[in-house]
Amino acid sequence: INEQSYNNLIWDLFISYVLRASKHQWRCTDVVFLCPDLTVCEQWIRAISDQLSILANRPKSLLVYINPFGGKRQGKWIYDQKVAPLFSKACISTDVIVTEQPNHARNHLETKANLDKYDGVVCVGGDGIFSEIVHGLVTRTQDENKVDLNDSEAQLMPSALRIGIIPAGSTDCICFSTVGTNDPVTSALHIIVGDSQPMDVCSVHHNSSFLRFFVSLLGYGFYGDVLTDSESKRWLGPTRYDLAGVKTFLNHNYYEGTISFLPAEDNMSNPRDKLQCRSGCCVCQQRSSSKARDMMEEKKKSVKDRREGWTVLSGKFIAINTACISCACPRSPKGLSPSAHLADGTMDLILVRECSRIDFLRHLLRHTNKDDQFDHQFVEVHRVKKFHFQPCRTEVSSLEDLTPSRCNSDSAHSSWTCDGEILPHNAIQVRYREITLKYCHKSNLNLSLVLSQ
Ligand SMILES: Nc1ncnc2c1ncn2[C@@H]1O[C@H](COP(=O)(O)OP(=O)(O)OP(=O)(O)O)[C@@H](O)[C@H]1O
Repeated sequence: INEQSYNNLIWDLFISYVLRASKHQWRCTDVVFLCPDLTVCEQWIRAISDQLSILANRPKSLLVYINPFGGKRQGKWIYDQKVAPLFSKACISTDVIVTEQPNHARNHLETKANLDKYDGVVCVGGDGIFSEIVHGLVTRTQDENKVDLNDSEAQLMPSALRIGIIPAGSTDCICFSTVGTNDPVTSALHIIVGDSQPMDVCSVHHNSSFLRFFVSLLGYGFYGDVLTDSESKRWLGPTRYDLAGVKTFLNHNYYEGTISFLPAEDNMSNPRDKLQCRSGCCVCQQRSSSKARDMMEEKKKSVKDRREGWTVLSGKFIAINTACISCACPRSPKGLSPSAHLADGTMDLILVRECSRIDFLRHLLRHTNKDDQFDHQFVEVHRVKKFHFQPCRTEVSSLEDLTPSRCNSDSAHSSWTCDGEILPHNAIQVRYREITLKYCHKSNLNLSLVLSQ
């Protein structure tokens, strides 16, 4: 309340609220109510505060990690100038940690952070720092519940905390794919109003060792080579991806390998149905309601799966990509797999076989326009629950265990990029895990009060 103007006869009540702007962006704006009577004005405030206090989803306390080296190195400035004032307006208390080296946030979450104090964890940066937060939180929760991460069949325990991203990275693929924009103010407002969107997590193992989780892209061949090359040019900022992309394209490498995969049984959706996953998506909702049933069936089937339902493909591939979400970003607004779902328990496995440079260029260009990037003879896409990869041709004796019996040691190998990190092994086993992250983004509100004062 501002007691002012008109000889103290009028009381101003400022209310800030969230307004939908264009292109999926949200803005905070103020409205002023004038009231001639202080008692009435105080009644308004009580009524508004009572309404706000029953919104249990709104966070009151957040742990914030800022990566000062992500993207154009503006994470700290973006947080201080654009986000902190909004959190403070919304009466959210924050503990802020500016990371000092890679894995600082992950290690802190895994070992030191007192998580009972917080309603959520927010990272300011790109997909890499988000991945650190996911690993920190998921690993901590499994440690506390004595779940062995090396056991790919173990039931993972969900973390109670929500995760949010304030985009300040180079590609911001996770933020863009979920919110439709990489705008820090929009993301801050989604966090403030307590939005929550479930998100699938997949795991990667090498034999019986856990390697990493991933929530967006796992890529071998083209994207693995682009990422490996771009890491040595990090000082260039986001431009490093363009240079590494051109170089990798000109090299035009392809790699031998064998993939076996277990297709998703659900026939409600497929990667080419042109549906876009939005908040309240019926495919994801149907999935979450049948999740308990699926988990029972999954347990019963795990032995049977080893023999049935697997498909095996061998050959030379320019790219093998697995998208957990659409992987849209400002450079590719549709993403690698435009119809991938956020929380349907599946991944889209995209195989780009050996083809000419010009054909591959045509395929790449389709990520930036409206044409169907899967409509090429050398591209195939499968919606899967699990897959295994062996980086050479294999004689198929068992569909699940791809034992290399005819592996040419001269054949070239790429590396897997897993949410932006390079994996140390090429022979991997990948599967969807039955936990969902509570991710702070969803776009189904028209207007929401942020605070009253
Ligand atoms: N203080 C730090 N110094 C150096 N590297 C850091 C620091 N904090 C975090 N990192 C690492 O920086 C890497 C990149 O971070 P981030 O993903 O935030 O930015 P980006 O790579 O530019 O964006 P994107 O992943 O969206 O392309 C991550 O792997 C993270 O572990």
